[in-house]
Amino acid sequence: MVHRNQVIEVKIDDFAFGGQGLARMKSEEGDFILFVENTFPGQFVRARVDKKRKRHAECKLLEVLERSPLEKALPYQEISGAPYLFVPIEIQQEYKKKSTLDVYRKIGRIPDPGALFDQFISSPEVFFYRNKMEYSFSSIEHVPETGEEIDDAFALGFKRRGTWWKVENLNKPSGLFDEQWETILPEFRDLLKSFGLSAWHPPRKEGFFRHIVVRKSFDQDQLLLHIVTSSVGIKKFDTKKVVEFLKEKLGNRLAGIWHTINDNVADRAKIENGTSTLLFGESVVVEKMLGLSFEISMESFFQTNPKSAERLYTKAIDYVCDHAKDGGVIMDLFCGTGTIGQLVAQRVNAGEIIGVDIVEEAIEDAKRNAKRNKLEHLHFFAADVGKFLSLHPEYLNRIDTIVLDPPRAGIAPKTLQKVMALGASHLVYISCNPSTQARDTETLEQGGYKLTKLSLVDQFPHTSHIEAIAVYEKLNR
Ligand SMILES: C[S@@+](CC[C@H](N)C(=O)[O-])C[C@H]1O[C@@H](n2cnc3c(N)ncnc32)[C@H](O)[C@@H]1O
Repeated sequence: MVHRNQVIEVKIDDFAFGGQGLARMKSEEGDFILFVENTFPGQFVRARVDKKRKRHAECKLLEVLERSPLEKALPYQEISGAPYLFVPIEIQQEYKKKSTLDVYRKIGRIPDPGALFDQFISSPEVFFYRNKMEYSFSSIEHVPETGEEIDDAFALGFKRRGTWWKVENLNKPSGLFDEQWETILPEFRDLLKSFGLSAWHPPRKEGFFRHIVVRKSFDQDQLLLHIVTSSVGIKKFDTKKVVEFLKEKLGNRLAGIWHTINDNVADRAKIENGTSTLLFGESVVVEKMLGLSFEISMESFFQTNPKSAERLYTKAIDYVCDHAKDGGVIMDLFCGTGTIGQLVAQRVNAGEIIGVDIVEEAIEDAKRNAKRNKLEHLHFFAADVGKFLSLHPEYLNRIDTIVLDPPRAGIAPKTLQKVMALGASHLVYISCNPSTQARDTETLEQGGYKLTKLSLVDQFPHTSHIEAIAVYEKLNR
């Protein structure tokens, strides 16, 4: 029917979980299904077959040839990270809800997830909601309008969909991150280009300009920039001009500028692997969330849509409060910078709140933030959750509620067994990947934890992502 690497043109006629459009091809043995990532019903697309199975194939989107009648024009530039930008938000949400509940039915083996469904929570801001954006430089430019590839270019923007070497210039705001900054970005690109230093060449692993990462505090309405370069030709990098330009364009909105030199040729030039100098202003920005303030350094995890995260956290904390007892012990596992534990501490008179995360810097931030917010009875530990639980048997059967907020991969099977062995009466499990949460749900149900409530949060409008908050109750305690 189709073979691997074949390029096909198909009409998308349905939607499957994870932002995959679905096209059906008729054959004598019945329908053959093509899943095309990042597509939407009604689109006519060109795609490449990536994996071929007996009755279906998984395909990578190459190009949208015709827009869906559901899509509406907007004055923003489409980027590969936001494939549903032009689909009205209500339609995106309707598809996300339906396809996500299907995941709990199929993977989690919950016969009727709709019956447990509590709330679909929308993001308060549909556009310009992100507080962090990373832009790449490349000397290989892809021009979306013509499909042309230009070598020896100076491109600054986002990677071309499905490639790691080509960058599409960002010429107008993406609709996702700060509008003022993205409006001046083309002019900033011209300034950097004028220094006569090259943009990074990903296949050759050489060049000067590598990435720009920008953090935003909505509370301060300020931006913290981070420019990552190599050291080759550094004398020509006129940092004074960079500072002058950004000060003039952004005024008081400019919180600070960092410059990191990283000569490591690995594709992702990490900020923490290089030598960083503060060129101007403050080293961090401070964000407020539900009345608490959080200092955000460049590399610690912090929710990317803070206004929507307030709604997510409020819901999760409501669930914790439904069952918390005065003086009880609450665990915040995979706690990051300790936001959830601190918000719980504000509302619950807990005897002890324990936060655990594997990233030491995040735990340092958590401790500092708890102090800044004058919160007591909070204890943070930098450790792997599984190892922490093995080393602390004293918590067995002493816990009311455990909050879990693991990364996309979900909870490792052995760690999940240790979590269940703690014997908490309730689990509040936040997930940025309902597929792994549904998988863990099956294990939890087998281990005596019943899924009782489920809410979805549309943290990332225009993308296929969705966050879920699930509550589990221990049976027969
Ligand atoms: C989705 S984030 C949680 C964020 C946090 N709850 C918040 O609201 O800011 C997942 C966290 O899991 C941590 N993590 C990943 N694997 C871990 C492990 N094995 N043990 C402990 N923490 C882990 C990461 O460092 C990250 O901070």
